[in-house]
Amino acid sequence: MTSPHIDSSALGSLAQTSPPDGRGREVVFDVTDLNVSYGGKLALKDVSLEIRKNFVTAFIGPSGCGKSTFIRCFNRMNDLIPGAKVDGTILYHGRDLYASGVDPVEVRRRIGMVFQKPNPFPKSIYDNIAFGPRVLGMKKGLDDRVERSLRAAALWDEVKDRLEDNALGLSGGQQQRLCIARALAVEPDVILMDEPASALDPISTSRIEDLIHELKSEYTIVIVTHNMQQAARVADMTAFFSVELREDLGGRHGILVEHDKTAKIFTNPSDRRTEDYVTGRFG
Ligand SMILES: Nc1ncnc2c1ncn2[C@@H]1O[C@H](COP(=O)(O)OP(=O)(O)OP(=O)(O)O)[C@@H](O)[C@H]1O
Repeated sequence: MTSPHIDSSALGSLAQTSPPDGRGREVVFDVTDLNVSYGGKLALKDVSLEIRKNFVTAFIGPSGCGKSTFIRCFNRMNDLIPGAKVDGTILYHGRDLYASGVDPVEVRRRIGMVFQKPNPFPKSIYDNIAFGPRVLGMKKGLDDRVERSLRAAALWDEVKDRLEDNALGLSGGQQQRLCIARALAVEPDVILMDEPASALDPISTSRIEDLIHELKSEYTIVIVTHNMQQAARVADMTAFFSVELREDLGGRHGILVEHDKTAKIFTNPSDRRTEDYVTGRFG
């Protein structure tokens, strides 16, 4: 079965470079029986999956299925939401991310995040990138670090002559690459991206996708996307989430339906619900 929603050229190249399912690769996150609720209302139920090193993993699914809720669990961003409660286990390189004694600030340094809407600080381009390293006392070789981060985010050539300009003067796509550079500047291990291109035009989107391809040799990347073609283009592994209605549990909540190689999710999914979604029969 081939999804009518997916550009066949994207799938063609994906099929040729179809990755192994990662068995044998180091597990970065091992999630077991994760439940998340807001103010006592269940939002995500019983999610278990593994995220492997140097893979791009995409989370897809209909609105409200808990993709953003889930990605925020990986760097404890839900800690900042009043009423949010996370139960279950997330091991990060074998260590319980939610154990007492784990410093959420250090977690967020190792596991950086880029949001849907680019959110540069109202400061110079240079100071945006230098901000995290300065806060963390990584002041040695700061100029080099700023240049390295901007180069890694494919922005250096466009901004090298105006590093003192305000970052808010950059285009939306440049601002998003700046936010990626800002995340890279503190030497993370993982980059979480919550719909990083959904506010951008097609050319800027394509640059972000190219960047994701380049970054995965050094980083483990998790991306939430509404765009199935984007998942097909960038992700090695894809997790499909759906919404389940259970009156006995207080209404609707998200569940993980299937997590597999991206080519399998889009061409030969194991679950009927995934097939209905990727072929556009639902969602
Ligand atoms: N800060 C919050 N406070 C209360 N409820 C929330 C909060 N964030 C999310 N929710 C609820 O949790 C459920 C899952 O939302 P979430 O935003 O994680 O889904 P999503 O799959 O990312 O949706 P979308 O694709 O529309 O962004 C929804 O019912 C939502 O209303």
